Amino acid sequence: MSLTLKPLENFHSRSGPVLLVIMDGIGLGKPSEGNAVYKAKTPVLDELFKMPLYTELQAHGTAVGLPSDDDMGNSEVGHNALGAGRVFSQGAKRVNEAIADGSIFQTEVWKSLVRRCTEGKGTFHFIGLLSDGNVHSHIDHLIALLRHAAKEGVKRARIHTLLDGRDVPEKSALIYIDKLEGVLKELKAQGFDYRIASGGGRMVTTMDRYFADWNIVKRGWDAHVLGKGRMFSSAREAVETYYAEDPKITDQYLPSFVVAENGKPVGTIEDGDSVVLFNFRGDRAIEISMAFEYKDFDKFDRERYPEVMFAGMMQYDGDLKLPSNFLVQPPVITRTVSEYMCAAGIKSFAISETQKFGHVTYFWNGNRSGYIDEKLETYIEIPSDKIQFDKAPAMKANEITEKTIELLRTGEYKFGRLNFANGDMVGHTGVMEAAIEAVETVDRCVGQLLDEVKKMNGIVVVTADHGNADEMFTEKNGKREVKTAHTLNKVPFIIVDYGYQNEYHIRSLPKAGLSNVAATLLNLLGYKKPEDYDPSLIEF
Ligand SMILES: O=C(O)[C@@H](CO)OP(=O)(O)O
Ligand SMILES: [Mn+2]
Ligand SMILES: [Mn+2]
Repeated sequence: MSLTLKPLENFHSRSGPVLLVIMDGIGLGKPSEGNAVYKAKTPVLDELFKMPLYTELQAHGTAVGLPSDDDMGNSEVGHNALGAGRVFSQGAKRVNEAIADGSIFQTEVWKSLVRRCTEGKGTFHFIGLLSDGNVHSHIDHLIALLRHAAKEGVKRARIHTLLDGRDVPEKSALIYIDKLEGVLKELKAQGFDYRIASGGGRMVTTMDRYFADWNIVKRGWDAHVLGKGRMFSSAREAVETYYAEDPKITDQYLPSFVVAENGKPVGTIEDGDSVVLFNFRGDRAIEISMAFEYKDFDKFDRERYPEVMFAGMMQYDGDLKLPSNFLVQPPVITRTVSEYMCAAGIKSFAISETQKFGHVTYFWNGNRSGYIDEKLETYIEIPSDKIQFDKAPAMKANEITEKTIELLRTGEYKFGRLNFANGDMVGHTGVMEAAIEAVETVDRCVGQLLDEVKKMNGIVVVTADHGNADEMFTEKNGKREVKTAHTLNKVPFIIVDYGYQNEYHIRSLPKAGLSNVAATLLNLLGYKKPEDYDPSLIEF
């Protein structure tokens, strides 16, 4: 299909730019004590929510390509839908299907991984996030792989469990560990030697993203591969000990651990082994994949680089082709809105801080990390602090705002997109006061951007990729339970058009969602939507 855009007949875009503001994790929850978006003082958003060009979008479940409407939204599926203008079946769903129909076990990659452990002497290792959050992984996928490996005669397997507490309740690790241990016990009774060998909280072990902090990956490498870390007799003992030593600690921050017997780690990764990273989502899987895949690697000292076959649940980066071996084909996201914009010669920028930088570039562009056209695009990353963000809820929102204003003032760009991380990253800490401050910061920054674009006679589009700060705790039988995860709530969508003369209005779509935004942006830039894009949110 061609990438040529047709101009809209009766609409001329404004003389100023179109700026898309993605307020990560700022959804529309019920007005309640646990809703930081509601509790925050947000004069700017309050005005926006009353504007005529306002609507609400689905940002979770089937509307963004997830298996069911019980699945909360997340940044990957949200930004994929925003940037591609269509909904693709996402990793969670594709892996379910590949396991259900058995096709995953027919792949050459799976067969080779198994062969090394049946015909060869290898151990089969599984690394990944141990929960049913369904954002990065699902424990049921791991269990299916383990059972199948056993069925195919793999005698020895080791599991390296990253503990969640971010997509699931904040201290729920033992539920998943016990569930997994139950399966391992069953397999043991059948003569299989399958054990948990190492692990750690996901925010401090292995799952860094966008090169924010390689120490996190090193900690994982040390525990999973080298067997270096604090030793315990079981994963359960590790978690219980860490809980007892610091009653405030939550799963995502639990230090790394190694399971050992007689002072010796039970499952280091050695020459001849097979390794599967069972996370399906890419951002937090890329760095550890690099450590396994790249012969030349200088991000930290690996000490030992075992000869293993490494495979991802999916290929995590379509530009880097990383990793080269994977079990399930990722969604093939083609003809993203940026490709159309580049083909039309539209100059654009994308900006965020490290924690969300890849969201507006890599996820937005269909999980490709490179530029589409470097001559037309500018990508700006403001370095994020390396701290827990409840300690600094403003994060880099002010710096992003300042830099965006500078980019706008050059007059060079017809389109810009940015992500404010605050509502999400602070929302994930579960700290209410901090989340309120986060939302208030975003509100102020949106206000500054509106003032600027107004002077330029442009258009600002404000939305979010999914909820988070809109539900900081739930109440059950009068008891508050902290909620660090994303929500199932809708997100706001507002067009602030400083040249508006009633040329268009919001179209009423029965199930408007994030995938309707790309066509809308193209309309606002003066173009018709590509035929197979989901409908625009406005009609003329
Ligand atoms: O931090 C992350 O990895 C996810 C939650 O698991 O959040 P987001 O989808 O907003 O990036
Ligand atoms: Mn997000
Ligand atoms: Mn998040």
